[in-house]
Amino acid sequence: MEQNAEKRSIVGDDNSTVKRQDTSPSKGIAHIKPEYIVPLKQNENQKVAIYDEEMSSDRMTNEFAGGTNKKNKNGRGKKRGQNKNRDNRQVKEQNVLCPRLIHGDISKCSFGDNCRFVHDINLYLSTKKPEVESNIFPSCPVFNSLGFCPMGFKCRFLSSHLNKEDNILISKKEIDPDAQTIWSVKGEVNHISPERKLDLIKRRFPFTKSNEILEIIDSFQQECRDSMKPEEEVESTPQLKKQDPDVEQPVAPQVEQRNKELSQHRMKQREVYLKYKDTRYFAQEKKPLDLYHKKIVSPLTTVGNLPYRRLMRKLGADVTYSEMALAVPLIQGTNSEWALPKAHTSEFPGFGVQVACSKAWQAAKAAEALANSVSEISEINLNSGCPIDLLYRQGSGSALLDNPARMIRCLNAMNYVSKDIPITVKIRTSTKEGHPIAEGLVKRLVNETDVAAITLHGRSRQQRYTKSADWDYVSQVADTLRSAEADFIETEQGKEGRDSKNRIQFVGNGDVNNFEDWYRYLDGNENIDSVMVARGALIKPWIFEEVESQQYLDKTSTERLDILRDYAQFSMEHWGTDEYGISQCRRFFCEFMSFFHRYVPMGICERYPVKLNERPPNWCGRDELETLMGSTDVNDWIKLSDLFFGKTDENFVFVPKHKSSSYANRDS
Ligand SMILES: Cc1cc2nc3c(=O)[nH]c(=O)nc-3n(C[C@H](O)[C@H](O)[C@H](O)COP(=O)(O)O)c2cc1C
Repeated sequence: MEQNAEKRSIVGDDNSTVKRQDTSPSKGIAHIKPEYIVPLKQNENQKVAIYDEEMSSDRMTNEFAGGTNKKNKNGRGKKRGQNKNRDNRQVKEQNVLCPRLIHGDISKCSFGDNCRFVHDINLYLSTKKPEVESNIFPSCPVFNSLGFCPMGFKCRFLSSHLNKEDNILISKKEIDPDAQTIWSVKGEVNHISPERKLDLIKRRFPFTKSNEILEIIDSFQQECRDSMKPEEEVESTPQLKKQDPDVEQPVAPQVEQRNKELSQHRMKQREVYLKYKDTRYFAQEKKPLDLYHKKIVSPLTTVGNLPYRRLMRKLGADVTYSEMALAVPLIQGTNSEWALPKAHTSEFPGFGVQVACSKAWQAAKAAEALANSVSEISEINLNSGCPIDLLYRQGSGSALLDNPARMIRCLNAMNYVSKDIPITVKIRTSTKEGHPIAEGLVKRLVNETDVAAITLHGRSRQQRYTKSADWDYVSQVADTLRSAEADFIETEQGKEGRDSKNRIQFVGNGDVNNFEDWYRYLDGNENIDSVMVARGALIKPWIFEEVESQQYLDKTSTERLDILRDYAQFSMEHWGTDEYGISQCRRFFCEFMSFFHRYVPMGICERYPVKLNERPPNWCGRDELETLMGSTDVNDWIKLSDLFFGKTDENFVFVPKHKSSSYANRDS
């Protein structure tokens, strides 16, 4: 009946055709004050939400899968995955200014007439896109905050730092704009040096520690395999076995030699096996990791970029994580992957780099490359929870939950090579719904690894976001961890390696969307050191302010616009204000909006808080801006982006990277 009513159209007061919607108070529906409920126009969709981390990243399809995109008849790559309609073409200028001339010094280009780029500044300026007309930033925001603009002539706010009479750039600071360290002026850390990156690309990076630990792990595994084989099988050659067993055979010299070699090999293996056991305790020499009651933002692919994390730091976060970086492209020195460990100075200490891998060699090499190339990392986190099919099929992410022995090898290998950087892990309850394995897994992690922290997302891989996180189970796992730890400390190994002050940090995750959730889960069990916030911090970035003040804060539309303004400012400082930078800023702004718009303002609600899986009826805000910021229409997000980055090109298309699944999936 209800469904029919929703489908039928009725005529509204203004004679427009409107759809009837269900606004009766019921479970799964956000309760909005009647004066803010507006009828849906025809063809307009009800606000749809519930996002999940499932997405198809082009980076993953191309690099992690080893470029498996099939080619079609025309030789063009057939795009796979959810985002195949995305237009990822880079913005190209009609005349490209020589990179050496961005700051105007013509003497810097050594290619002379052979240079394929434009050297005539006036020609370049005559075809350059017009200045950005931003309502919020009337002049170059980067120049205003840094005292110079790294984009020079290419800046789309050029007039604010150009002396028009003689075409000379203005700078308030004495900075060599071509210096490698320009990023440090921008307040960014963890840039790998070009030499190091080249070493990775050319495969001459010295993975000394990785090779050591991988050899040890190999021998250890061999030892385990051998100990399961019958002696005879190992020590006799296949030819001898074929002969009649009743006839005594003379021991051939080759066999004697082979047995001798085998026993020497065995002895060596035993040595390395003992060495492997020893590697565990290097963790005691690591930097201490303190997550106790810290305000933590989850690793968030795409949306958890540097400008967003900088914003969250400003808004009270203590700990932030990089987006998930894939081990293989890190080892290969891929630019896009090495962009991920970059951080803002405000993030350190308390910045973790997350890595996804499927095998110990990937884990070891990626961790060694990180530990030797970038310095401001508080922890390296192994992703063992990512549900994306592509990664799962390759044995990465949550696939490691199905293979704990492999996860342990990865963690121990990382621990051995990461110098003083502690190793941590993020897991889910299990891969299959209804078969939780985290409890058994943490026991093994206590006994067989030296991880400094474990984060548990209280959902299974199969479950994705369809049901609430199971906090009873998270709490149970925290208790199990503590008792396993207490038992371990009593053992011979434990006494040597760990003490009660140095406990493994345990962080719970899932559905922490407001300050009440935060305190409920944190105060509910003293074995939980902290909780991690993901979607809650995207939809309501001021969540930690609420945690601090222990009350809900009804932010006005202008206050929320200020948050977006900060984000836009940080984006332009990070990606730049040239044509390409602005398009990146706009794209990531829209990605952010795909979560930010889901905030239902407190002042229009009849009942608060609104749960993440509660569908609001179509609502309007207390002012026009609030309505605009709550719009589910991608075009409205673009309209908002225009306020900061000027009018967009008409052909700009935006498809959010993260899948939005319907309310039909929610747990009712
Ligand atoms: C857009 C998005 C991107 C995510 N990316 C990652 C990631 O890169 N690594 C990771 O471990 N988890 C990732 N997650 C999962 C979150 O870190 C978190 O575990 C999950 O969303 C549950 O927390 P929540 O209920 O507070 O959202 C992502 C989640 C979302 C919504």
